[in-house]
Amino acid sequence: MDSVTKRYPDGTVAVDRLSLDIPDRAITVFVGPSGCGKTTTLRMINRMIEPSEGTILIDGKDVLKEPVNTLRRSMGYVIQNAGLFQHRTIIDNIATVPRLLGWDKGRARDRARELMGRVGLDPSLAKRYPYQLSGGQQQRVGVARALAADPPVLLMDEPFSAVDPIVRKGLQDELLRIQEELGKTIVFVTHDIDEAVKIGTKVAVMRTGGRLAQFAPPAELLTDPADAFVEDFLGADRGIRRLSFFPAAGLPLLTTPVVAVDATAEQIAARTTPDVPYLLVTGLDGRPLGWGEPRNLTAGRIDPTRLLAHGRPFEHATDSLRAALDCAVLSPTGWAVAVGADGRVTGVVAQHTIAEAIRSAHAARPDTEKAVR
Ligand SMILES: Nc1ncnc2c1ncn2[C@@H]1O[C@H](COP(=O)(O)OP(=O)(O)OP(=O)(O)O)[C@@H](O)[C@H]1O
Repeated sequence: MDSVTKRYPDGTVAVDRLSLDIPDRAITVFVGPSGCGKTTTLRMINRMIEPSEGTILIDGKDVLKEPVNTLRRSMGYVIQNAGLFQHRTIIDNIATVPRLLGWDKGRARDRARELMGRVGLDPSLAKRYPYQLSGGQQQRVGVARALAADPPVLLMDEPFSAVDPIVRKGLQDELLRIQEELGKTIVFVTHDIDEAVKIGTKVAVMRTGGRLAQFAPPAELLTDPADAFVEDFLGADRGIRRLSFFPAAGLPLLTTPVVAVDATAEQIAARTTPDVPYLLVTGLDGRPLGWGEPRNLTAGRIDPTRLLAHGRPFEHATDSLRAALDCAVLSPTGWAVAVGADGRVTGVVAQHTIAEAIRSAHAARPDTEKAVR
């Protein structure tokens, strides 16, 4: 987008000389307060709204010189509440664009079924009507419909705003998975900065008046907000959220203060060290049961119901420093429990060790463009 402006007939400047390069095969998120011009920007890309000034090039081609129909068919479009055709079944909703492109019914429906699988919809829902689906399921249908003709570009306008936080997280994870599999160029509008930081490869923060405040990868946004407006928009816990971009894998784990539920008196004694007041007890399957003071543990038959809760463990290899810190903060002992992918304990780490890792992380720049999820 090169110096793109949209002035509505009443004189409102919705977008003001916006210039930015939207990366290919990545997710670019537009975020900002209500009325800052996000939707107008998105709709200028597929010319549902015509720009007043400036140029928008896709792969070097000026969108204003493309026939509108060709342009729109090369872009999937997803909106809040999915915007499904209420009188059509789910499968026919998804098959809409392929049918418009002249595919025969069988082929279009086969494609629709394949996409239902891709977006995590059970095939048994194919013959239902939109009103017979939950909000989250309808939103998945909206994504499947937008993907049906395999467009290289996907435009998404607050697609997940109308669903509850848990469903929303599921939809976000699904979108990231689809993006990894299909490599679409996605432009995504939201007013939720957490959503932007989670799914964006790059995030464009806009301010009222349709001006671009900052355009950067999420980690950079959290590290170096361009000005007070961006800093304010990012919210109070910017430092904590930035920890999502640093892996927990570098944390040194202690394996000594860990005993199995059937530990002998000798084992308990051998694993008790002066610097760790508690022992983590695991089941015979290696999963964590809870913390206990060594003198309260009955050798040979530790009672799991008398242990202190261990809190939610973090996965050492894949989680972030933020997850490890959260775990330590919520742990009654101040120690976080690390597990492997199989849920078995790999060690424990003290809050102060995590604090040291955080200090060095803040001194370094985040080297990942994506949050460690
Ligand atoms: N057809 C129109 N005529 C005049 N002004 C308009 C028109 N459509 C939008 N606007 C104005 O343009 C500005 C940008 O609107 P836009 O819908 O792009 O914002 P937004 O950032 O997407 O907002 P929201 O988060 O509330 O959806 C707003 O001030 C809005 O009132």
